[in-house]
Amino acid sequence: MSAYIEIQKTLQSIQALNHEKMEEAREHINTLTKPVGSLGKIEELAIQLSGITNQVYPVVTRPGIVVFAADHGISEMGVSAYPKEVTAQMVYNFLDGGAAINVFAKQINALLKIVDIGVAEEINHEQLLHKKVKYGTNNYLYENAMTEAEATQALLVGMETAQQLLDEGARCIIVGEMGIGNTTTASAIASVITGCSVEEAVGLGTGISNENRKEKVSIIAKALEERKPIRNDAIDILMKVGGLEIAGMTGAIIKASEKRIPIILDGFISTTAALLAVLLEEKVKDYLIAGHLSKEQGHYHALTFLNKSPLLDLGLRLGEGTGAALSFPLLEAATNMVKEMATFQSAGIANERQEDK
Ligand SMILES: O=C(O)c1ccc[n+]([C@@H]2O[C@H](COP(=O)([O-])O)[C@@H](O)[C@H]2O)c1
Ligand SMILES: Cc1cc2nc[nH]c2cc1C
Repeated sequence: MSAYIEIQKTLQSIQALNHEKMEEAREHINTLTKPVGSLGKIEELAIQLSGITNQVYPVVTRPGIVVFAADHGISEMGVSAYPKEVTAQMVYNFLDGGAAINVFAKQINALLKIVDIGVAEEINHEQLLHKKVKYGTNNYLYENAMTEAEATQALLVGMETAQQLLDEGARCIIVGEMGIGNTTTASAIASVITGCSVEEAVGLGTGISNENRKEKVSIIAKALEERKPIRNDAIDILMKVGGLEIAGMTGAIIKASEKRIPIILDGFISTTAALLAVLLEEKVKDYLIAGHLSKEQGHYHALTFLNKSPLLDLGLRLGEGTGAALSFPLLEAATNMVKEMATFQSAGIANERQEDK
């Protein structure tokens, strides 16, 4: 089957949330020993998880984390505080267990996969998933980032990796990334899809100066003028100004949606992958959970476009899936609430409000 047809088949299989199960879950939650609605967003989360998984008592363990790594041709324009070699160096760090995501993954007993989907150099390591589509994207200031075939191949790699995590028992997917220069790419994508200005979409990434940020804004504005990506065409956007790790995350998101598995978004870059996934199929939106709000200012615009409110706001701007991993215990708490709390009846507590008497 061609990559394109396989992607279309997956998109067509994505279903709406199960509203009956959501209603059942809501009714059950209202019988638990607490004032109605008093666990706020945790209750909403539990209801969403019921709609996603078709279960009144949803299961989200184990979590599966996938970190897609890739390089960006645009990084040669000096848009990052770090050199592009750091992408490959950090991949070795992930594989050796020394990165923040390794620490947080261990804490939540997650399955963790590191995927080379487009790093500019060869990486040799037993634990690495070798799925390189291309040795980094082209510099989209001068030419398209990738071909249409490369964009669809990267989506397929993402779908396959998510499926692998599900086969190994993951019941929740966390999408993470590593790629020097990728906040520039994410800003271009966010601006095209949400319609926010480039100025609003651009932040300091790994920590550039305010002066370099202005340069970053003008490079993106020029690139968008040159490439003219089509606003509602995800493949066109990926091909013209996209990134391979972003396409990988988009693929993982659509596969998890098809399989009725909740997806926790991480920071700005993973949320732009979600924007692309929602362009491909609007129903994907219902399967997404915003783990946290990144410091990168475009993230706010991307989340607003998706109508998602983040679980955490910790001033993070690391990526790798770290913010999503930190928020996972809240999903677990929501499922445990439904499963383990006593009801008014079972605890013999009067379930009658004074006001209603
Ligand atoms: O997740 C975020 O919101 C986030 C915000 C700023 C930076 N990052 C990470 O930093 C890298 C991109 O930053 P930059 O400055 O090279 O574009 C990339 O590896 C991302 O994982 C991630
Ligand atoms: C050291 C380092 C670690 C990262 N992890 C994700 N993006 C990163 C960027 C840098 C520079």
